[in-house]
Amino acid sequence: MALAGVRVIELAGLAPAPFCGMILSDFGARVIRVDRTKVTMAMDAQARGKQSVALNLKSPQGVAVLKKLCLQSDVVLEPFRKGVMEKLGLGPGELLKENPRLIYARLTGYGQSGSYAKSAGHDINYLAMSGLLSMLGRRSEKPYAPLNLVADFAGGGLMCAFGIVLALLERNKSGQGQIIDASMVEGAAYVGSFMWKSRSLGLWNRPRGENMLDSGAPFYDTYQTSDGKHMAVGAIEPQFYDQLIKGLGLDAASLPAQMSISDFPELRRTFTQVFAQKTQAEWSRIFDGTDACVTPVLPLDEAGSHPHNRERGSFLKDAQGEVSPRPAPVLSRTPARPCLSRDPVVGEHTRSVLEEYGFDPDHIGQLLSAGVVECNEAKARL
Ligand SMILES: C[C@H](CCC[C@@H](C)[C@H]1CC[C@H]2[C@@H]3[C@H](O)C[C@@H]4C[C@H](O)CC[C@]4(C)[C@H]3C[C@H](O)[C@]12C)C(=O)SCCNC(=O)CCNC(=O)[C@H](O)C(C)(C)COP(=O)(O)OP(=O)(O)OC[C@H]1O[C@@H](n2cnc3c(N)ncnc32)[C@H](O)[C@@H]1OP(=O)(O)O
Repeated sequence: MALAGVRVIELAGLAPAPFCGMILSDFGARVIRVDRTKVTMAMDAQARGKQSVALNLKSPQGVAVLKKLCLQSDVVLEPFRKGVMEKLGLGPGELLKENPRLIYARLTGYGQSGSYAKSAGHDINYLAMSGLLSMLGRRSEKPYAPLNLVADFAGGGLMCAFGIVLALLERNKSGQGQIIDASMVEGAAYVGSFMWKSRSLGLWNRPRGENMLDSGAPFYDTYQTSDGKHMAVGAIEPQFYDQLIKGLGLDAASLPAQMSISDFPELRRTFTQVFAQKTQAEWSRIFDGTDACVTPVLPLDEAGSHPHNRERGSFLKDAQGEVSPRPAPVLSRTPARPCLSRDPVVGEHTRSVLEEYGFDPDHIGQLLSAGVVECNEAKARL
């Protein structure tokens, strides 16, 4: 796998850093998640392929353990508020001095500088600060966040993984590590570069929800079907729009022009009425195999069984029968080989990882009895 041999220490966080760690793990990195001690269960729903070490970083001995882990690793990924790692004595100054090849990835909302750097926040705040949230929402409605996809995952976890891979690539030339300041505000904004750079094309001149790609245009929207499901329509280009009209059984000559903005309400009413006359399956049969750019809106538990996704194996089932997306993209020679066994129990790998990193059994015993680490191999076997 592409990242085989790369060792990553991921400090347990909420959502973006776990996603970053899972991407690295899917593509072959060895990812050790450092959990807190005395927690009943992991909050990491993206733990595929990771190992867990339970370590109390509030104790100087715990800090020393983490330093030793980082000394023999390629990447450390930290998801805390600015200053938390420095307060623990684990800032980049300390860790890079000991291991100059270390890539120190800091995944935060607001970045390591600026007046908001130390403020708490979540996806919706970062998305708001990126400028993009102002564009998301339906006509005459308030802005709404599309789940926590854009800042946490696209602009956060994924962008940070990209930064780590870039730094690994660069290290091959320089032999040196570096610090990655991954701000979710900036990551989200960067993902949205098209929105800034396409303004001169007039794509976003109208209020929110009234532009071509924000559900303003009737040919770029969703429609309810007779069984209460939905179809997605993305028929932008005239040749594809013609096929939409044909599939809907409408007469193009009796309709307003596709791009006539003043006629959008009428066109939308027509499409709404027509889509409501057949079930989702019936519309899918009509549009499958055409270039009308019309597809069913699939719920998560149907996406994997759609013939196209099934043929490509786009979703996988793990040992517990849970279905989730397979890693993307697909590399021809070194594709990801995601781990299918169950997620780690907190502290399940503490002993084995510490032994591997050179801690002798007496030292591990002493750390255990001092409550600096927790070993939960037994719990994992239950
Ligand atoms: C929208 C998303 C967030 C969605 C998350 C939800 C999925 C989950 C949120 C609540 C969860 C539920 C809840 O916890 C209750 C149940 C618990 C149960 O176990 C599971 C079920 C639950 C129902 C559970 C279910 C779900 O998991 C939830 C619903 C986001 O936007 S995520 C993005 C957030 N932003 C960032 O990540 C940006 C960077 N980070 C930050 O800005 C801050 O970390 C943040 C997120 C604002 C949190 O601030 P906080 O004050 O809490 O932490 P920090 O200032 O960063 O400091 C961390 C302190 O922890 C110490 N520490 C860390 N590791 C260790 C260790 N191993 N040992 C000891 N101590 C440790 C560290 O030293 C810091 O201590 P100090 O404060 O003293 O400096």
